[in-house]
Amino acid sequence: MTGRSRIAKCLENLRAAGKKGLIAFITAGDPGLAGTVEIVRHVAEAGADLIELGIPFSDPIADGPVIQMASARALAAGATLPGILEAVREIKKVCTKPLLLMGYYNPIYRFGIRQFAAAASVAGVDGLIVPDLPYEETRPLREAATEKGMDLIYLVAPVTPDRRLMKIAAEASGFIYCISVTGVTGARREIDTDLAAFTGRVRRYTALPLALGFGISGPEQALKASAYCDAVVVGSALVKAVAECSDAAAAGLAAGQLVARIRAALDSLKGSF
Ligand SMILES: O=P(O)(O)OC[C@@H](O)[C@@H](O)c1c[nH]c2ccccc12
Repeated sequence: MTGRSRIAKCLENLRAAGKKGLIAFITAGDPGLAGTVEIVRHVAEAGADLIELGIPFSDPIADGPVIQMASARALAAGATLPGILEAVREIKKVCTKPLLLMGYYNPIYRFGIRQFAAAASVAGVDGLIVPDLPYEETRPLREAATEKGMDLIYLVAPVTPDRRLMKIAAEASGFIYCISVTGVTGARREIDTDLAAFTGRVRRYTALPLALGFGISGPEQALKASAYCDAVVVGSALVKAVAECSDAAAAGLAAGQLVARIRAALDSLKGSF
């Protein structure tokens, strides 16, 4: 990659402004791909700094029931990888925020790694998260992504040993995604991981921004988590808000409202760290 990625620049600008980032996850294709474009527009306008779009998959092993069900609905509604890339193009017309695609490896591998990286970057994707791709297997995709100016975002968990953290940190770009709990995506009443110790351990190996995600569902949890990271990720709570609405217009408003509440909580900290 020549120079810093759009994702890195976005997070650096936030840091310089004394602000915490908000990454909003939405499952692509639920309810329908046109609906996704509408929802992402609202979420971006409401104050999300980065958009993470999930590619629905039949075996979403890292996902809890809310995103599993959204994936199943999206597949039933006909979402495909080419269709999602088309939706990304549409999103890019109405939203200037950096965009990440989260997807399991199988559909990407079948599409062809180089073909996928090329098609994703042409569509306007800035980074990829592939949760079932172990670090040892990331090289072909990382190289293909990097060549196209995209970051491959690595995930680390509280149980990731130091020697593995060190290797991951050496390859990572954009930011490192710190999984706040050992388990799947989804709302939790409490995050009982020692986040200070966990993120402190990750920071020993990297100067990249850290994002914390899994289990953050509202303003209070986001505010608490933000003390230990540069950006928080909110997924299942938004996907649930979308699922509870009867159409995409209502879903856009509901998701936007939740993002606005979380944004306000994060901004209440501005400059105080
Ligand atoms: O849903 P949560 O608990 O808010 O967690 C974020 C998450 O949804 C999003 O980043 C994500 C959705 N599916 C994933 C799979 C792996 C890693 C991350 C993800």
